[in-house]
Amino acid sequence: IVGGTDSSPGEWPWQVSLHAKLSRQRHLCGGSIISNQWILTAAHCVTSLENPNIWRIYAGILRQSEINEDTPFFKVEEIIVHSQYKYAQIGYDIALMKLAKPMNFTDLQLPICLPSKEDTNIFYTDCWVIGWGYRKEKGRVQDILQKAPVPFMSKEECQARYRRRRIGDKVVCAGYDEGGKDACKGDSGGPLSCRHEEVWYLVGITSWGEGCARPRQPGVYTKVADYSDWILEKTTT
Ligand SMILES: COC(=O)c1cc(NC(=O)c2cccc(O)c2C)c2cc(C(=N)N)ccc2c1
Repeated sequence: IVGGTDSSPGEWPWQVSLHAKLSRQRHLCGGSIISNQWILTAAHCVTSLENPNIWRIYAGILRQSEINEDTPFFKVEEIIVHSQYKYAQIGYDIALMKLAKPMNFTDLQLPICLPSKEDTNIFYTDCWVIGWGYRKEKGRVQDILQKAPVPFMSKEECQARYRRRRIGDKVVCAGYDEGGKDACKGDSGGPLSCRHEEVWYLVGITSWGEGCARPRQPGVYTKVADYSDWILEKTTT
């Protein structure tokens, strides 16, 4: 997160850290708890790493430094990548990870609500992007979970900012014309959480952006409300 501040313990209990253990283990992406057995993340986080056994999911943590060989994690039983995903800029940047065992909810690990597909035209006014990702383009993974408020942007305005690209229809954009606050590499897969009438909704999944926090280059997020049917189909055994 560029331009963010430290989160407090339990502030974002649906945020998880996805670690892959190749030669060594490291944080690769964020994700969101949407039920006791399912994590929603970005397809670009898991493509070319689709072997469930290399993944370790950490929930209920604030700092990456809390993680060591004794820290409990959730194993992944199944990874489901959207069949139409090619690469983030095109869209369909969404994937599900099924936990090998259902998690117990605690104050530090709880699900976030999914927007319903009728909610595709709510203009959210209280949205935050969170993650342990870079604080600048040539950055590195951060220790304390960062948060930044980002204003929702209309699709028309977003398309006007990304002239050379066609902004897909199943995305939302958020960011400041002057730049300065945004998600970045390592935040991918994490939630764009918006509070609406006292309830937090998973409105977006951090997907891509030209650089990070650049003026007039907003963050692009997979629009979760447009994937309600897909999520339901894949998570209903
Ligand atoms: C795997 O995720 C990404 O690559 C990756 C690359 C990005 N954009 C980049 O252009 C970038 C940023 C940092 C380093 C870097 O090499 C690049 C290409 C991203 C930009 C945003 C955002 N601005 N909301 C969010 C996630 C990103 C994930």
